[in-house]
Amino acid sequence: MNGRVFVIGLGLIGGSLALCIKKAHKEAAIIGFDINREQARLAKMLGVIDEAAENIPEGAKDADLIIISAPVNDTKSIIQALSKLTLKPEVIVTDTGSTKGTIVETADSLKKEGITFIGGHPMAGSHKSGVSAAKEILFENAFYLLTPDEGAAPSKVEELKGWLSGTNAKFLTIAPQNHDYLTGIVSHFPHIIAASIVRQTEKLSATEQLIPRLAAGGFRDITRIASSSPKMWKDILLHNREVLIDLLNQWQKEMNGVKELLESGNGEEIFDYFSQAKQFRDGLPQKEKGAIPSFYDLYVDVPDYPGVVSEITGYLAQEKISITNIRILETREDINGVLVISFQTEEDRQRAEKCILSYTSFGTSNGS
Ligand SMILES: NC(=O)c1ccc[n+]([C@@H]2O[C@H](COP(=O)([O-])OP(=O)(O)OC[C@H]3O[C@@H](n4cnc5c(N)ncnc54)[C@H](O)[C@@H]3O)[C@@H](O)[C@H]2O)c1
Ligand SMILES: O=C(O)C(=O)C[C@]1(C(=O)O)C=C[C@@H](O)C=C1
Repeated sequence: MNGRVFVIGLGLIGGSLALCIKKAHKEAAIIGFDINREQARLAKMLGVIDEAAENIPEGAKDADLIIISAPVNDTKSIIQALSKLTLKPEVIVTDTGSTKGTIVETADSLKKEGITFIGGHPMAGSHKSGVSAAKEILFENAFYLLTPDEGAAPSKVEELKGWLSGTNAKFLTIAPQNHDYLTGIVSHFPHIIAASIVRQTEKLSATEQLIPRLAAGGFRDITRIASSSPKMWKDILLHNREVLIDLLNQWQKEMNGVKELLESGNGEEIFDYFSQAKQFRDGLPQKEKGAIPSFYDLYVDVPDYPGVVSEITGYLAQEKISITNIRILETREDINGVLVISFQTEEDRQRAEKCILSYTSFGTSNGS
């Protein structure tokens, strides 16, 4: 497709969508705007956008597609600002916000001006923010939820899917209220729980300094998402308050049930509790990237000598294998170091494992 795409909010999601659109529609011009000028500068420097607009009116006036990818409360104000501008009559405005009820309601102001708004939400992401974390493969196989209102022309929905075809996501149309209920359960609520576990641990660490050092794989797995953007999550919680209050009430009952299991000391019931959870969790479609965000991590047990990290990255560089992240787990520092190296794809992870095993005698695993 050819035309001008204007991305407002050049962070993880806006940046990733811009990359997907450029990949699928080479002729299209991608214009970007971010309230944080540094993000816009970085987006241009990284080739995520073709041009940076000075402000929203400048980028919006000739756009054929406008994607708003800012935190959900900012999305609301951006929609209100857009509805006061003269836009191309055939433009499609969409967003990527994690909530839909309030946003779709706000977009009535665009509808009144005859402008098509189709709410959107790619169900894949990361705890990382900003354009430097953007990647073209982020949405592959993930669900991409769309919330067109009943009056939206089906041809416009198809046109939007065409623009977004480079995401390789699976589009699913859903009503805004249903969207907020479902994502409240599988996304918003788990973020509250992750943050609460971290906060409880932080409090307990005040009197037991070993706690942070002992927090190993299990703690890290269940709390990864607590490292997400506080601003983004503040907005999401405020937009989905009712659903989340209801889920918290249910959770309190659930936790009281667990407490009773412990008080009664009934091993069989405790076993059943974990067994049922395992069955449901194991049945989730894990292999589909996006259904559960995939991080292609390779764990390497390394002896503790200076230069070991550069030695390993040197071998990977020789084989032209790109890494996206590298960190040392401190938990086992007294024995061996554990180096966690992240890759863009499973194929890269496997190539890296083969490479390290061929050059060294270090142990490797996928961390599970
Ligand atoms: N992070 C995820 O996992 C994820 C996944 C799917 C959808 N979402 C949703 O997508 C949206 C973007 O999330 P993200 O992860 O890319 O966040 P991000 O923090 O990486 O990027 C958001 C960007 O929006 C910019 N911004 C804020 N207000 C703005 C304004 N008024 N005008 C222009 N730019 C503005 C910020 O400066 C920032 O660069 C959010 O609504 C979020 O709920 C996030
Ligand atoms: O992988 C993560 O870090 C995410 O939290 C991604 C996640 C999610 O909850 O699954 C977060 C918010 C979005 O609206 C969609 C996806």
